[in-house]
Amino acid sequence: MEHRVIAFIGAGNMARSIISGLLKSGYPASSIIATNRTTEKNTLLTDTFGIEATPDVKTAIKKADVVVLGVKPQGMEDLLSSVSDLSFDGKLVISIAAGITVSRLNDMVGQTLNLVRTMPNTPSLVGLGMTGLYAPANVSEKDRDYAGDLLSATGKICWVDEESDINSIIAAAGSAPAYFFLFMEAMEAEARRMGFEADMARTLVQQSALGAAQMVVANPETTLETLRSQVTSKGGTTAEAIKVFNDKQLSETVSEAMKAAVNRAKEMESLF
Ligand SMILES: NC(=O)C1=CN([C@@H]2O[C@H](COP(=O)(O)OP(=O)(O)OC[C@H]3O[C@@H](n4cnc5c(N)ncnc54)[C@H](OP(=O)(O)O)[C@@H]3O)[C@@H](O)[C@H]2O)C=CC1
Ligand SMILES: O=C(O)[C@@H]1CCC=N1
Repeated sequence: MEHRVIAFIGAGNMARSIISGLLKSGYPASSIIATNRTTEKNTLLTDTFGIEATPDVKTAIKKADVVVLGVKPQGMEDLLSSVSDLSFDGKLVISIAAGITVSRLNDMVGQTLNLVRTMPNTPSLVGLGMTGLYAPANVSEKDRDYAGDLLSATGKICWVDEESDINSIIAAAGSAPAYFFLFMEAMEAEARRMGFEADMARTLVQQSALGAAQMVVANPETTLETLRSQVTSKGGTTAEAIKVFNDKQLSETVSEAMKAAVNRAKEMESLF
């Protein structure tokens, strides 16, 4: 893929995960610039990744072919209004922010940007990210391809035709690592209560989660239901555990949680 110069404007949890994934995939450190206002964060990025990291947002944007908007949604307007005097002509802009539409981003910066809206997730850090992408009609095929290649370097991608589908990507992938972490936290806590030392409780849970995920990936023709039934012996232990989940309406809870994420994304569209 092309190695355009990328400036990550706001390089916190999510942007750092993408940067790590890109570097692991062979993207050159010399083609990546990161910005944060906090000196310690910038120093850490340079020390960890060997990339340029600076508080000077305007210079970073000027140097870049690609500008990734990586600040929190509530900080986006301040950021974009502070750089509205710069020309973004010829640059590709990639937003990773939840709940801010393309038209709102254009309004904030006072220009019609060449903008791809994306929704990544933090497993990009280890090359196992899942990113949704949406590009409005004004984005060229070449820039769409570049954006797709860039995020593919950090994991898998999924293009959507409707911008509103980015909110569904948030529910199904962007926020999703946190759901699995929550589930694992609960299991780890119970394993501790059962008497396992902290290290062993974590190992029991993480190895089971990793093994289950790897089995899903290794058996694309097998439904999740079948994989589950293969663990669930009739009259056995798993059946009793699954019965508790079903009695407590796990599926309905998951459905409600995912809808709540979508609703919050929609709400954010009118807030920021
Ligand atoms: N975390 C996640 O799992 C995901 C997050 N996202 C999206 O990614 C974006 C960032 O989230 P996340 O990484 O969690 O947030 P973080 O707070 O970790 O990162 C944001 C970074 O932006 C920096 N920043 C804020 N304002 C400015 C500014 N004006 N100039 C330069 N740097 C600035 C902050 O550092 P400092 O204050 O030092 O400037 C901070 O390091 C959000 O819009 C979120 O919706 C999308 C998918 C998943
Ligand atoms: O919680 C959030 O709003 C962001 C978007 C998806 C994951 N984190």
